[in-house]
Amino acid sequence: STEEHFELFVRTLQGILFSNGDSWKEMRRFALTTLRDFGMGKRISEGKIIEECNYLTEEFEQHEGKAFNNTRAINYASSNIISSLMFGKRFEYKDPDLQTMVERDHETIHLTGSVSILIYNIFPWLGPCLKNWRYLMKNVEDGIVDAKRIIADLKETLNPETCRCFVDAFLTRKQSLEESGIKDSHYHDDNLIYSVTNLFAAGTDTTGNSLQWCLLFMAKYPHIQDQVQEELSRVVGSRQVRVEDRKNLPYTDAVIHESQRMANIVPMAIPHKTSQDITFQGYFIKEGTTVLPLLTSVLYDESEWESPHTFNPSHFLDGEGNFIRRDAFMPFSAGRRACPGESLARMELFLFFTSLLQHFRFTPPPGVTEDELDLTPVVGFTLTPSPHELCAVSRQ
Ligand code: HEM
Repeated sequence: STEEHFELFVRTLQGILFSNGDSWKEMRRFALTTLRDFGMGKRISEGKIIEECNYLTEEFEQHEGKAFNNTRAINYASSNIISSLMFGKRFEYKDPDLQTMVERDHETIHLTGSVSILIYNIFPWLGPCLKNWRYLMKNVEDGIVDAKRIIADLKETLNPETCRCFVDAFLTRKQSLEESGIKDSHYHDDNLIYSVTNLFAAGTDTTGNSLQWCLLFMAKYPHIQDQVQEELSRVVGSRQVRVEDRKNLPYTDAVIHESQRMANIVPMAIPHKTSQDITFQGYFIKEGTTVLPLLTSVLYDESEWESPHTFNPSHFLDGEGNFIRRDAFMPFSAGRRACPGESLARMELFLFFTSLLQHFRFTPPPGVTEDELDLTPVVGFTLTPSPHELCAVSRQ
């Protein structure tokens, strides 16, 4: 019913992504410290990502150089990294639970950017009459059922002495607060469920999607792919790339940055609200006004980038070929609500991309030219490459 859906909608304002105030602050801080404790951005997650690179490479090899759509495999791989931090385990790519969760989030992100949901945002009372809105609500409900099931399994084997993952850490904190008589803390079931579903959704499709763009750009611009592979062979050879190699791989690093800049996968970030009255560029904006920080405006800024609309790794290289940081590179946004998963996402992109390029040459399917590879994104809450196939031709 409409009331049930309204209640569900209000509950989605828990967690991190769509929450505000003290609860958001506490959940964001807890997520950042806990994910770091479990290795986000450190050696331990490097090991997990490298292990996952091997599974992903095996999966690609099964296509024996024939054209295939790599969306699923890539999303399963990135989902497994966040899963191991959240739930302490990875899933087989054939596991129906993994497949359902990843497909559902993918669909949700797509639906959120659909015309009917944009209409719903203006006229919320229309919601129940819109097919996409009903799908979206069903997806949210189903996601909660799955998260609850995984959490319940972990609860059964919870041992506060040996914390395995984010969920364990949350449950342990909740338990100890309750034992000391604090019953109204932010550590309640809804915040657990929505933090878990937020991190899972925010950490899977975004990273997978960015990696897909990187590979599509490589197939489209083979001379750039040549240079990445030449640098990898020269600097690393055939051994496994490690995070510490990044400083010796400036061209490869520049290509990953340029892919993220061009792909611009979260073009409008997430809607924000002004926390006080402010005058910005001559406009007075009242406290509490919804503002959209357009990341497109900075990632494609004509006064910042030499050729904003062209794929050009030199944007991140100086005259000697050294990597240079650019202030206008902001795919993770900026400020207090900037992406808390940035360090993990950057590590994943670097290790997945380099491992895949060591193993494979990415080309368009037979009969399709590089020029014909379409870079038009599918519009959703994030910008995904249009459905396409590539060949991953083994280099061995
Ligand atoms: C290439 C991959 C990624 C990109 C491009 C990306 C980008 C973004 C952007 C633009 C925002 C909005 C910031 C704002 O509102 O100003 C965001 C928020 C967020 N991201 Fe990411 N992200 C990525 C990966 C991840 C990963 C791996 C995680 C999980 C560990 C994650 C978790 C989150 C969360 C929880 C938020 C909400 C933060 C808040 O509201 O306080 N993201 N991300």
